[in-house]
Amino acid sequence: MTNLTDAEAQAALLSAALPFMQRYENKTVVVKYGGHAMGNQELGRAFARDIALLKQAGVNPIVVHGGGPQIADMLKRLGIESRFEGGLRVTDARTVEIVEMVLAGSINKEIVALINAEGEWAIGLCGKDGNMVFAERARKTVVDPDSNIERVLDLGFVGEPVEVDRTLLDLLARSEMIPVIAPVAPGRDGHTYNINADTFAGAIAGAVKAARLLFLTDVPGVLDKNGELIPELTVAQAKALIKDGTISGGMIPKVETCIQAIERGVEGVVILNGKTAHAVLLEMFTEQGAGTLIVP
Ligand SMILES: Nc1ncnc2c1ncn2[C@@H]1O[C@H](COP(=O)(O)OP(=O)(O)O)[C@@H](O)[C@H]1O
Ligand SMILES: CC(=O)N[C@@H](CCC(=O)OP(=O)(O)O)C(=O)O
Repeated sequence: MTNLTDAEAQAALLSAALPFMQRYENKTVVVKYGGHAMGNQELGRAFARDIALLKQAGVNPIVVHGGGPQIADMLKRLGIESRFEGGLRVTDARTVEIVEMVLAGSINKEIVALINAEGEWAIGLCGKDGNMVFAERARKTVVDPDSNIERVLDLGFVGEPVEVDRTLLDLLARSEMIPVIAPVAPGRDGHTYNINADTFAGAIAGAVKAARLLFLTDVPGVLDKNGELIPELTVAQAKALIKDGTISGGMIPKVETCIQAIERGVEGVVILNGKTAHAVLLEMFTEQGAGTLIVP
């Protein structure tokens, strides 16, 4: 057997990936990069390389990032307790300041720097920039399992994206720039709101009618009752798995966001393991893909 040189191996890989690259040429792909998927520096670099390669392959990537664990670390350093209700961080006036600093400040700029180190031009934004997203105070309720009484949650400055203006994103799509967006947005009431990053990514993907929305998380995708990966699900099948309890915890809002995004015109949503190096390229440019694809 002859040994391939690096250049020959790269050429072989490129020719195998070519039909997939053509499928997504000039299409928008929104990638939600979760705080748990951020892992170590090596994984961060692999993620940045994947985003840079998407752009070089003619795809229009938009990164929306989270940073839940990183916010928790900073709050702990400042002696502020993290509290969640219904999977959302209870966000008082002091907490929203820290959330904005961590998300739109340190994490956003770290991702921008990683992508730029791969030779691309990333630009760090949040919902405030270019009047991209406006939020309203989230109105969530939970049903107490013991009394069956519905209770309105007081989440403070937690927002729901209610208006998305794609002007700035359309402008960037025609440029060399890759938008990297933190899930923080203003309200028409003048306050700043903390938005769950999955919800925010779904709203952005819906507004730009993305060809794909990828959720990078810490599990291989949606798993069945035996813990096996489900490669593909329709919206109806996904709803049934929530109903029968196979999908639980943090996976419920994620899958619900996927369903909503599809209903808003996103062609397909994939939940995949961000802790696998180059998960984005594996999903986009290989026959078998990676993770769970949810389709209409
Ligand atoms: N059927 C399921 N398949 C995969 N994960 C599931 C399932 N049901 C519940 N989960 C849980 O959902 C978690 C992912 O949601 P979450 O922790 O909110 O992700 P992230 O922090 O990346 O947004 C998994 O780590 C897993 O514990
Ligand atoms: C309202 C709310 O809960 N906002 C989230 C925003 C960050 C996020 O969603 O980050 P991950 O994707 O890493 O979980 C928070 O404060 O943690």
